[in-house]
Amino acid sequence: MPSKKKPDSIHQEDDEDCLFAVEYDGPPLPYDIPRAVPINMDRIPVAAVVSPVCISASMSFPVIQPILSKQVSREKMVSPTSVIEHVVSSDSAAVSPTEEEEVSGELEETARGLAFCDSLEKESLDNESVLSMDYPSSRVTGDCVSETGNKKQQVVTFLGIASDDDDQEDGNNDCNPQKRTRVLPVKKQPQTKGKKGSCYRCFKGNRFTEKEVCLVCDAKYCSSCVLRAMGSMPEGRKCVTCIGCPIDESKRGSLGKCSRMLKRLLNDLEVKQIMKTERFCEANQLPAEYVYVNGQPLYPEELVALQTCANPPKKLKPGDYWYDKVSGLWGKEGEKPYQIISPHLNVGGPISAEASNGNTQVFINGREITKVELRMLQLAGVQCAGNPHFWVNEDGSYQEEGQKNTKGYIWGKAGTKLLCAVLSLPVPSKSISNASGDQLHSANSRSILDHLEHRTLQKILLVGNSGSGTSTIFKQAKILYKDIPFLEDERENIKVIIQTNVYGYLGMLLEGRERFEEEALSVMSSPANEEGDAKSNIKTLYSIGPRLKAFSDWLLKTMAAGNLGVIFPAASREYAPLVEELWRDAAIQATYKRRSELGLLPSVASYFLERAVDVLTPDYEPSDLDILYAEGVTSSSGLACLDFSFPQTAAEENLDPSDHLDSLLRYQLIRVPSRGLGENCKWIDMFEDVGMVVFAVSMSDYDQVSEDGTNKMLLARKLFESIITHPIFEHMDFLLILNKYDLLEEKVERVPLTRCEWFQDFNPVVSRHRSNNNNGNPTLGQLAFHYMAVQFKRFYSSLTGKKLFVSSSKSLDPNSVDASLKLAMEVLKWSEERANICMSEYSMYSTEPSSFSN
Ligand SMILES: Nc1nc2c(ncn2[C@@H]2O[C@H](COP(=O)(O)OP(=O)(O)OP(=O)(O)O)[C@@H](O)[C@H]2O)c(=O)[nH]1
Ligand SMILES: [Mg+2]
Repeated sequence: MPSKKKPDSIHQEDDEDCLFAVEYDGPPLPYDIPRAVPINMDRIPVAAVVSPVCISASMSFPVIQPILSKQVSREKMVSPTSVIEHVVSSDSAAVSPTEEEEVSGELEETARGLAFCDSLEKESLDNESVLSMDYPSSRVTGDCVSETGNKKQQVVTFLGIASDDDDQEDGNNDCNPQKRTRVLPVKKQPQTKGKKGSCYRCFKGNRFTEKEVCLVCDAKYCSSCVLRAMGSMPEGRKCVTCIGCPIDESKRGSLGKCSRMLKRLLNDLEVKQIMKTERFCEANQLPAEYVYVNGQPLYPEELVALQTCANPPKKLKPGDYWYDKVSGLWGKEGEKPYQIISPHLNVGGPISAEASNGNTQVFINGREITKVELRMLQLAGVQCAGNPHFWVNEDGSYQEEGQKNTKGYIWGKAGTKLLCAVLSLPVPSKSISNASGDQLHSANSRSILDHLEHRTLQKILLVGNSGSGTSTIFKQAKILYKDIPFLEDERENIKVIIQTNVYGYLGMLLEGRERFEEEALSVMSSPANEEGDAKSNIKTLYSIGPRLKAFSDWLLKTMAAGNLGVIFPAASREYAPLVEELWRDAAIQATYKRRSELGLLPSVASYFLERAVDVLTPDYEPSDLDILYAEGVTSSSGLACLDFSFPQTAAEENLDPSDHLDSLLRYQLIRVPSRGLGENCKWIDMFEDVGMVVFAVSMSDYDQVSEDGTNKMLLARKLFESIITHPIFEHMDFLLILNKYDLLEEKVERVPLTRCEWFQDFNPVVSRHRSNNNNGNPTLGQLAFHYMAVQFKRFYSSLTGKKLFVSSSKSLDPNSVDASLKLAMEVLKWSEERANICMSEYSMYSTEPSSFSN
């Protein structure tokens, strides 16, 4: 794994203050600063940035110029291609390169953490309670209750429950007739240990020295000692004295993944052999008794059955799992399902109603389902009123308790699978349907799949109020990162949407024209005119000729009757010339000039109206740019999901794949408009497993009001507040995208930022040369952007105590979106490393006495 560093473009000063990087795009400056100028915004209050020349009397801040010249250094430049602003949290800064290196060989499993449960003695429930699930007797598999009594009893208390993601709370193993005892994997301690960071054998080196780690006791050896300390490695990377001992479970994920050091020291064949034996030797296999299924520890043969079935659980580790044997749904105890494995395996005890800790009063095969599953069922059209109990088979067919008829197939619709992907719910894998054939999958291919499917997928939630630009950012990401961003039939649908939109835009203009004409007439008309019949002959700037007027009247009437969809776009070709003629007409152009008074007319209207004749022809094929600009392209729910990787750069193409893992990392961008989150964001916890949240705000909204008269910037702040303070995002990093920078720049020259009450103290003292930007001073747009960023940053910090990453964006510009999403990637990587370090230091297998409850 390449050594990690903080996001390239995130800068850190010694005092760990936050820095902003401001793109400077103007002419040469009188002093020597790079084009991208880092500015410490915590140190430099807005007013200081606002005016290098003159500062508002009420704010006695230092002027920017001395600070700039002191702080600017070329190493701290960000890419000048975009205006990126970011804030570095001081706790994050604690991640030193040394610590990063220490954990660089550690695995994601370690990173995600194996945590302690202090009290794991689980209350047992009567077996009757399991049977009381109204499970149809024909469906009760033989492994259910009768088997329970035969289960072996453990003699040692098992404290640690390995979890991929988090600490697991104490749960109830309801099926167990007696209190269970658990086996505790005890971590072996290294025999020797030198000073911190040094090699455990020669005691030389420091935290920066590259080292190989023993999978059992965590002893670390430098390249001169590793071969002596580990010998011929008959069980892989273990000290000679650790051979035969079970591995530290937190390192299971690294089995078979060779380090760069070994690759250097050994030849290919040796490396291959060692990695193979490391993966498959007996001592390194997962002990069956560490895995609990439906409250019961597994026998070795059960574990084998589980691991060798057609569709085995991914990343199986010590811990508690629940398993619905009928549908194959599988999850960690107390959590929603995360996989559908092969059904009907005779492993573990009977499932408990509380297995996944659901509280919906809706049941699937005897298990009370979780809120997110209920939401999925509702969106998939499954009738869930009246607290039904469903029986669901492995193919997704379902029926209600007491009824014979299959009511439908849960995963039948394509949309449901997408929905499940977005909600991180499993869907049946293809191998379930052809399970009969290949029962045995090699552990090898599975581990590769695990690696690809889990290790590298990071979810990014993109959310924002209506009009903030989330769908534009989403489409831009599709265009940037997908070889075929839009399929043929998608394009065909989008074409119809665009053509209909064009008439919609024209309709808005025509309505506006009528209104403006009326107003002009009423101003112009004198009492004398009113008396006569001359009023109709008066021409105003907004008047159009009779032919166009007739078309206009007809079009508006058709639209008012809701018939637009019926007539267009079939009749487009016929009307295209009239549309164009209208658009070019002086009256419509005059109306367009007053578009800010037309409320709903979007800024992209002119892009399509300019090309009305092309766009309205039947053989029009929308370009990617057209699709980017088109409104209404995303689904009606607004929920959309995109899996992507950042393309390799030219430099990376010549490197060894292990050296450019970034382009192998997979991301999932989930776009949810605010309406998709429901009232008071009640559905937000469906996104609990995302890695970070990107929140988009339209900067040009500062003077806009919603239908109920509330300022749209305040509405954005309200949504932002609900999301950042939501408990599921407590430890999550946030990236704020301040979008529509281009519109802000233009608007702020006309409309004061103070139009929004939250921005009352924006009081820039404008330099004489500011507007033509020829003396290196920031533009008013830049100042406004910085001011808003600081407002959001302070707001965020006051509510969460954390620091916010901020990026400005013009989402119609691909480079800008690319830069923002790359910043998101860096933040994700960085927070993952932070977790790695925490976890390696506070592993569940730590021998700290306080970590044990008994
Ligand atoms: N000029 C400019 N227009 C933008 C920018 N980002 C988005 N827009 C336009 O703003 C409008 C709204 O953007 P969307 O991406 O649809 O916003 P949204 O968040 O999806 O909002 P809804 O569609 O209402 O859910 C569209 O017409 C976009 O083309 C930008 O950076 N600059
Ligand atoms: Mg949209």
